[in-house]
Amino acid sequence: MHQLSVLWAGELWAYSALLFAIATVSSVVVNIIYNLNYHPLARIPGPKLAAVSNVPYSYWFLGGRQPFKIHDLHLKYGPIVRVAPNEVSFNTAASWKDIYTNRKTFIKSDFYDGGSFAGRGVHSIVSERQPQVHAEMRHYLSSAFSDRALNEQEDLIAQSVDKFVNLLPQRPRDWDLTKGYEMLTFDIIGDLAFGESFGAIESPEPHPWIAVILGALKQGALVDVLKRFPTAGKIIKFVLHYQIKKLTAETGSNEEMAIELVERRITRDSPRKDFLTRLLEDRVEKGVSVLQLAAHTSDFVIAGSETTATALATATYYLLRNPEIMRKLQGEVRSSFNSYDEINGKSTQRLRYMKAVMLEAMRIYPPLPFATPRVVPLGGESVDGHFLPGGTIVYTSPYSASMDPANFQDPTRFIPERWLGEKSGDILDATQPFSLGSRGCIGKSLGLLELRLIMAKVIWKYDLELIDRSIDWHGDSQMQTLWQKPKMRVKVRERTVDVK
Ligand code: HEM
Repeated sequence: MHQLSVLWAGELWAYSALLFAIATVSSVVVNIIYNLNYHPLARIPGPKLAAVSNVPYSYWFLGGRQPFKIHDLHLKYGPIVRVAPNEVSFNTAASWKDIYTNRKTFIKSDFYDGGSFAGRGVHSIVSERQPQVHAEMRHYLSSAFSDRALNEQEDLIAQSVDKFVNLLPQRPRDWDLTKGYEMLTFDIIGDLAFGESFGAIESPEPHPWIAVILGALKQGALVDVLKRFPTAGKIIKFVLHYQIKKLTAETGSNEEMAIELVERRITRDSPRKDFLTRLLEDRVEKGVSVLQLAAHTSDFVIAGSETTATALATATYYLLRNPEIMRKLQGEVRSSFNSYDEINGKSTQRLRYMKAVMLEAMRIYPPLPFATPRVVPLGGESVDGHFLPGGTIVYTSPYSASMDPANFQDPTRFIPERWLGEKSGDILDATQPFSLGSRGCIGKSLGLLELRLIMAKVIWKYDLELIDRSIDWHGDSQMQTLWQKPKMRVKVRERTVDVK
């Protein structure tokens, strides 16, 4: 009798396991058949595996080469590609307009929920997803980015730029200009956002906050992937418990530092003209807490330093690889001023070729390479003539839009002249480095001012030479939300020839 019941229990287990296996396999098979044939996105071209599973997308994202992979897919499948079961990538000028400036709002996806300060229940202008709340934030913060504010801030910016320019010839041979630009733009934004410099330009080592910021962005990529696999995500979170705790602690100390800096700036009655000069004027009246202000200023540092540095590094790399273009730019800069002191925000506005160089640098290597995800509104909407159901995650892939031969002739060649109307056949609107619409870059004018000032001052004073000519700017890059760019060592000499 006892033996019989053991046998019975054993069989029950075997039957249960079999049933469980059959149910799992059936649900996977049904899911695959549904995703490939009946899902509302089934007619959109793309790899079959990506249509049925988030594994390929996660692999591309964590692998660091996602923009290049998505671009390959666009070249193969065309301007619209299903890159994950519920996710569609576009690479056309029309898609920029439809997704980011549509009359019906495509809100930011939950990718943005994991931003810094989220653990404290506060969103910043970058991470706030609700249009109405965001619009109020943007309205309040816009006074810090107005033309008037920018004019006032220029002196502070120029101080950091001059320090950077004067130190350039003294840098050791192994010094990395890519990182150098990051230190400079980091100091500029730190100065404007918190009223005191991080001192990164003078420091021989990268400022620890930069490492934390980059770590947080990697964490963002990981969080995005974990969200795609809720069950496996829980197990991975458990296994990587210590690493995740360490990253969270670093982000937390970053947040503490931002709060402390904002508090210090509030108590100091400073004559310096920075972002907070305008924002503190009506902070109390508008009911903006210190925590909220710290969330904004901390995200200004993330959004405003690395992107601007990337544009500078890319422009420098391509100028050094293209001596003819460098000579043309030197000609423009060195014939436009009588002295270094004449170089300022206003006087650099007339440098047409410089502007074209910067636009071309941001086309060939968009400073924000991550395709910023939006949600198609309830009821569905059309993007570039394709109707998509509500809830679909959608974006324009910046790298692919910039590098598709359907948008730009000779897309891999650095040709500033395309921005001067000297090259027809390009669809210039297909590249949007600052994005568009109500969530487009609030710091665009500031970013452009920095690019003009820094480039003009460096080119006015020095001749640069690339030490390591084997760098492949795209091939040696990784992407973890922002670019991890190649190291760029340069020889810096006081300028020898005047090019008129
Ligand atoms: C070359 C330089 C820059 C580039 C290429 C750039 C690019 C961008 C892009 C593509 C976005 C949209 C992001 C999204 O949709 O998730 C954005 C947003 C933003 N940028 Fe920039 N940016 C630059 C410089 C700056 C600077 C100097 C600041 C100064 C603080 C700044 C602050 C911001 C902020 C706060 C947002 C969020 C705006 C909102 O959602 O209302 N950016 N930027």
